[in-house]
Amino acid sequence: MTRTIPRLRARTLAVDAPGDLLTRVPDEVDPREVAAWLREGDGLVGWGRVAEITTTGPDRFGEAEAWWTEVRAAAEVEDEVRLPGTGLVTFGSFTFSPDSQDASVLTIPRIVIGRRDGLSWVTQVVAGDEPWPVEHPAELLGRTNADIAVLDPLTESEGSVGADAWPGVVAAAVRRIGRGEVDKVVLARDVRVRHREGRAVRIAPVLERLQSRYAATWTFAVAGLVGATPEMLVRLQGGRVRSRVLAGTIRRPNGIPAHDTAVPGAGDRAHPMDPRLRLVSSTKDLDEHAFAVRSVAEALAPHCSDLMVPDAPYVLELPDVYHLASDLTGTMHSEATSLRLAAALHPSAAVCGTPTEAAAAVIGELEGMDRGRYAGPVGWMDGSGDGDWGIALRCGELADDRHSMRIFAGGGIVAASDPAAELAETEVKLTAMRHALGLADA
Ligand SMILES: C=C(O[C@@H]1C=C(C(=O)O)C=C[C@H]1O)C(=O)O
Repeated sequence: MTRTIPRLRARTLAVDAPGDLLTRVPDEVDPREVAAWLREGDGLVGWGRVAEITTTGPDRFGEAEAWWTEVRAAAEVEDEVRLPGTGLVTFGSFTFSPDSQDASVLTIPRIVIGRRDGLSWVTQVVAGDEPWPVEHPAELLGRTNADIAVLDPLTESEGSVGADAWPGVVAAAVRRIGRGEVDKVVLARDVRVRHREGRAVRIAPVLERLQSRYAATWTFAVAGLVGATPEMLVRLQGGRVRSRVLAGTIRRPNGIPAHDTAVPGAGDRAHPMDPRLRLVSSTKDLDEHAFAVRSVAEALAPHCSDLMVPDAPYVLELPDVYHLASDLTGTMHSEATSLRLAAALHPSAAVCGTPTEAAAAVIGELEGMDRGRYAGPVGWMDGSGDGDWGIALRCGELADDRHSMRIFAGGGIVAASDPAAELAETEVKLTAMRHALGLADA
């Protein structure tokens, strides 16, 4: 297919501390045109859409990458800051399955405000001879969204497979594991949410709540997909590669004070009933984790020298759950962009299963829904190919109508999985979005 390649001009200027980036997003922008990638207040927030490509099918990553290669080659870029994320930047989100009815997308916002290591900037992007959206970036930073703390009135209803039916789906997966069809399969469910008055759901307030509660995650929005993921599929920056693999989950009970950072195994500070201790000594969770780490290590190995794979996971603490986590690092020796690496890593065993193809087939047969962009790579990339790609978890996808949304959660099923416990795990994982949307107190 031939695609027109826009001739873009991008200009990045340094600015003074811009405050909370999310409060700069005007309420009147189309919520599907808000883009964000934030961690502890740093990162990128953009809006408007100057260019975009949507792709589908098995070559959805390759087609998007080819488009970006041409767009960045044709672009005229002025960049006085020169950091990862300055100059021309694209945000992307890809479907989990090549068979999804939904489109994958790479989108380029007109305005991006960024902050990193104490430096801040504004990038404006226009097509052809269009004028710059603002004469001076200070015009953008003077505006504050007064309604950032006001949530839209939303209501929730059952998704494709109701909560009551979920244990039966999990039990069917356990039987298939017992028959030796797969070792592990990740199954997910959705819940529907909609605006009570049929109006568009505003994205910035949702991001604001996610960011303030889930500091250890990457808060994102790309073309209506919004969430806070704890899982980094791949980060490529200056030739260094990183990946954070999660698999193995236990509910975090109320009552363990946040300041208690006792690590299981760290002597007598860890109580024997501490769920973290149960997690690091659970063969079921350790097996599930090992599958996921192996799948990422195998996909990264061809691109990296000195790939470091930890021998044992640590416990990542989120407000609602603990996860087994492993951070892999390596040095790139191939020319691949961060998106190419994300495509090679997707789908990891953390969101699909093992063996990959058999697990994907079981998902297609048992899940009863199209995952859309849930559990697919989501992130951003700059003109050098550096970027961050997380796995779209703890998220919701805003429909084209802008007022309804599906929120998602899943979990890894292995031979020892208990169907009722798996339902409970999805409920705990849904807390992140329910809380951010004002549907749960948490
Ligand atoms: C599938 C999800 O999470 C994934 C599954 C996990 C598990 O089964 O323990 C843990 C983290 C994620 O890799 C989700 O949040 O929807």
